[in-house]
Amino acid sequence: MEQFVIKGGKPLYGTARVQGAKNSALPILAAALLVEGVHEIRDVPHLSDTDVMGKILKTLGIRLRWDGNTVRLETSTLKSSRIPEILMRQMRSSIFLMGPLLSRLGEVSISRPGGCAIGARPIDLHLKGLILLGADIEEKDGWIHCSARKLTGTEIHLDLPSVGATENIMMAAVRAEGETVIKNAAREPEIIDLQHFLNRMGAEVKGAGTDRIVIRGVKRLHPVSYEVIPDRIVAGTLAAAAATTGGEVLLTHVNHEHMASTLDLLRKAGTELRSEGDALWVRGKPRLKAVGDVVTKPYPGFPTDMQPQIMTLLSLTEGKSSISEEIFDGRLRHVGELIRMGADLSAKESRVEIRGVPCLTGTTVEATDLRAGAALVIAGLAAQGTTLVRGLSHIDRGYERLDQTLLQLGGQIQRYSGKIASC
Ligand SMILES: CC(=O)N[C@H]1[C@@H](OP(=O)(O)OP(=O)(O)OC[C@H]2O[C@@H](n3ccc(=O)[nH]c3=O)[C@H](O)[C@@H]2O)O[C@H](CO)[C@@H](O)[C@@H]1O
Ligand SMILES: C=C(OP(=O)(O)O)C(=O)O
Repeated sequence: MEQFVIKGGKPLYGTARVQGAKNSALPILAAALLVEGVHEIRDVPHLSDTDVMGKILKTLGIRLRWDGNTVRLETSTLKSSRIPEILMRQMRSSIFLMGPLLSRLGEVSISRPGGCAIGARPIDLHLKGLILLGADIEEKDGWIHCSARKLTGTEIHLDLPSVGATENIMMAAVRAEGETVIKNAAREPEIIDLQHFLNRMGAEVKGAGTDRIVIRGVKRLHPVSYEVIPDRIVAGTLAAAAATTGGEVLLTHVNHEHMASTLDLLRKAGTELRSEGDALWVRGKPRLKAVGDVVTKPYPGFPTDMQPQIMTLLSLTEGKSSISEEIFDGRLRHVGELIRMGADLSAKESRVEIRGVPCLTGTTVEATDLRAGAALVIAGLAAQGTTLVRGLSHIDRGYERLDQTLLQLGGQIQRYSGKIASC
């Protein structure tokens, strides 16, 4: 079992480049299946999730090769529409293969996707969208079989602005006959990135970034070379780490427009921020201040994927804040671990009251999901003494060599495999 050993109390200083966005790379790798030929997707982060996506694509017959952060895919060799259960279970994003496979082969068989334990994550909106486009869905023996002779454009209203359902429907609809309108669509930047990718392939998609996306079905698509956008959550995590430790870092390869709500919050807490081009300069303070109430919302609201990291930051501020998690019903498992480090938090249902304390103390903690892991790493960097963070498999789903990036910024963090005595 691997773990991070972090010696805390040292502010982060230096420069780091932010990786490409996991949440763009995953649907885009799946969308490449829509058409035969050789695609080149650039700035794909090396993560366990992108690795699993690569494995699934290979199992389906795709030839795929990594060259640094570029993935080259030859999709003409696609031969299967059945995603092995063992891979399906390894990440939530395996669901993105539904739309493209249905469009290309007229059928797809999946089991329910896995992913981090952050609450119930149904796929009803994905299925509803595909059914409205003309798919038949049968669920039997743990498998979901989805087939369609023909997909036909239609109007689809999402009860919730689900990011994944919006993307799956977009991918299924690009070659449907006629026009598809997605109403109450999610508006995240990664959806705009997917629209750009699809349109570069010859699709006719517009409206991404608003709650109404219109997809005019086209007959032909062609393979492309494409670079994914920077990861706004990784940028936010590093900015939060710099601010919480009272350090000063310059992040490059950042789209600060995608991070407005996170940057507003950091600023409100007293962090100094400056952005120029794709660079973001962040300077913390020995003690930041409380911010009042934070509520996670769909984009452009404050992102749930930054909630745990900001909880660590707020735990060390002067004064009281609160966080309400409104997207996922089980994304507060880091609360108990932060309390173990000395944070003064009380959780009731989806709301956490935070009374800032002057310091946290290192101990052994368990990352129970990806962003909870990031929050505990930040806590470890800021804490007095040594913190042991376990459960690195979650962190590796979304952060490319997080320990190396933090080392580069002067963080005292080491990855160990094997047994280490608890702190
Ligand atoms: C790979 C990727 O892009 N992952 C992101 C994506 O996940 P994901 O696409 O899974 O998140 P959704 O936007 O779909 O989920 C939002 C809410 O809708 C609910 N829901 C979703 C689908 C459905 O069919 N039925 C349903 O009820 C979910 O349980 C959740 O409560 O958006 C989340 C919300 O910003 C982020 O935390 C994830 O990092
Ligand atoms: C919840 C997340 O991702 P996923 O949807 O891939 O589980 C995340 O990135 O924080």
